[in-house]
Amino acid sequence: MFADRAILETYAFLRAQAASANPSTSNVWLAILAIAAVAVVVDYAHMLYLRSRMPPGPLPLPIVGNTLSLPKNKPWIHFENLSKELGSPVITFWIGRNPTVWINDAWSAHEIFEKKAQIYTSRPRMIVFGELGSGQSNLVTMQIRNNAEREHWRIHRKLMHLGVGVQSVRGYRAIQNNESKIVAYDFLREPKEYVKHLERYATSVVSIIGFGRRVASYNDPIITEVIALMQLAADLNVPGKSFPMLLETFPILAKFPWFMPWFKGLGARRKQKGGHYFFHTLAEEAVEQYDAKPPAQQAAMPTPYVKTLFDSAAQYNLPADELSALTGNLFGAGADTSSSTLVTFVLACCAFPEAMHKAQAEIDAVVGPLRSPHWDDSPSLPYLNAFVKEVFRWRSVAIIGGQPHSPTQDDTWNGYLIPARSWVQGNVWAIHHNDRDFPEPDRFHPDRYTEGDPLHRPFPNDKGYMTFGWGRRVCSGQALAEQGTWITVARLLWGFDIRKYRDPRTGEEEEVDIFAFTNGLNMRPQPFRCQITARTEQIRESILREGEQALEDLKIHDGESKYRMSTFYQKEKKKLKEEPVMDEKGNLTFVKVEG
Ligand code: HEM
Repeated sequence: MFADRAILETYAFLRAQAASANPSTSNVWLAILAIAAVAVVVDYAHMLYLRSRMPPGPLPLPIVGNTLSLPKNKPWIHFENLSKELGSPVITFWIGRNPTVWINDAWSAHEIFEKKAQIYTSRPRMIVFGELGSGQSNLVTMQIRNNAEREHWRIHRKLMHLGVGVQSVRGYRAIQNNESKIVAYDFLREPKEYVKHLERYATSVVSIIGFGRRVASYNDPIITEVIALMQLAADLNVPGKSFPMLLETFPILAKFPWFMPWFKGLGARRKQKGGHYFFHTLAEEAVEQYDAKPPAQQAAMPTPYVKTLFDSAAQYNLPADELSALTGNLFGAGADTSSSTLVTFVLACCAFPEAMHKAQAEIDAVVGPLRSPHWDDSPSLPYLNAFVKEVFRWRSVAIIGGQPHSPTQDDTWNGYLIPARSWVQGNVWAIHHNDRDFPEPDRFHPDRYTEGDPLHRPFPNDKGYMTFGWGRRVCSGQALAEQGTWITVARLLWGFDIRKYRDPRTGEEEEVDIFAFTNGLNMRPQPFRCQITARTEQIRESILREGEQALEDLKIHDGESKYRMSTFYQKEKKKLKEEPVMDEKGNLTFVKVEG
């Protein structure tokens, strides 16, 4: 980067000055100022030149770019508005000296990310989320700058698909079905804690798939710790004025000691590096537990993903940190996203009861009260299918499409330059909120997916939404998430009336705010109260019966882990007086802790 070089040159110049004529201090300072000024002018000229060739955007200032105009919260709305003002679906916004391209409509996203998927497979260089986090050892942040990196990424993608790809997920239907029966059972017993039940469900599903162990209680720390960690990561990764963003502009700052002010707020994130070792230890424990099971029990459950991975490790030469990242991703990418989507569904039911009632009438006619819906009912439930699509569209959890993509070569869109290695981000908020493609976008209206409906519009893909990203980087867990969301939404609509909270003394309903969402790049509704009650006595009995049977069926996955993320390090350190480190090949070893 030009400014990095300028800083180093300035430093070298000063050393030379000091070593030679021993000039007065003021001369040295003057020289520094002069060089710095020249560096800034040249750098700014370069910014303006790039700006003249890139998609339209507000005028950047030297060094800080457009950062100062970023709102404190929800920058995706700001980008949506800018795109409308500038009359261009694709815009450039300078975060510091980093030109980021924001795609604000489905058709441009399709044209860029899908039609040119081959050159948009990489991630950009990301300091905070990538290099200071998991970088090239994690699929989510992996860059592709050469053939070796492409092959490395391809292996990770393949391994992820072994676990949760389209071919594998049918095998997880029984798990999702039973776990969602437990959600209904829990909603009956403790409706107030609906968010916790949904978090438990999502975490348990990925835990069984990944580690062969179910998460039976919402008090299990794996839930609270993983979800809290993901929410922190999601907050840090939102473009903003915060100090960490400075690191993206001046990567050299990342080389300074951790107490420097620009690392403020990254403390917990730094510890997350330890997440590697935690998930690796958890994985080893899971493989041991699985190997100890009698063969009949092993045959009755899907092979835990960690077992498959450990068996493939030698073939693919997978070091410990990469194994950890692959297993940790199930929790990291799969738990918060899936549960947040279901919390959004609950909010939609409260705010748009007419859609809920219409879906319930359809389910009643097909399924009846004596059993809950199953995927096999899906062809007879077109409105429910549209309802689930609308849940994904209306308030998509990965609101800026997860991580940015980055072209591996210079590209053009409508004659504008998108330079190689730049950040290109799909603004899913704006894409799903565009009233040309989704008239009355804030209205939860499943019928918009039905041809002939006045709000139906064409869309560039068959699904009708872009919630899971694009091209070759599209979410690896999409099939699993869609399958699980469908069964849970279907069962909860069949079983419950989900209404706005009504004060028992005054009888007044509490309004819900369909715009009150969290600020992270994985968003979910702000906490709200609601009333969840079984629809009929017959249905209540069916929920109880199915729930008890599901608990029985899931017993095979019951198990305990002795590890907790929050205490893992203290305990391991105290016990072993050793600390985990990676060797040059990326293998995990333990070294003695000094003192
Ligand atoms: C409702 C649930 C989910 C949503 C909305 C979602 C959304 C996304 C999005 C938008 C991306 C970025 C795509 C892109 O760069 O174009 C992504 C990536 C990813 N997701 Fe998901 N996701 C969900 C659930 C899951 C689950 C259940 C898993 C795994 C069990 C998972 C694993 C991943 C992985 C590994 C990536 C990185 C892929 C790569 O960079 O090549 N996700 N997800």
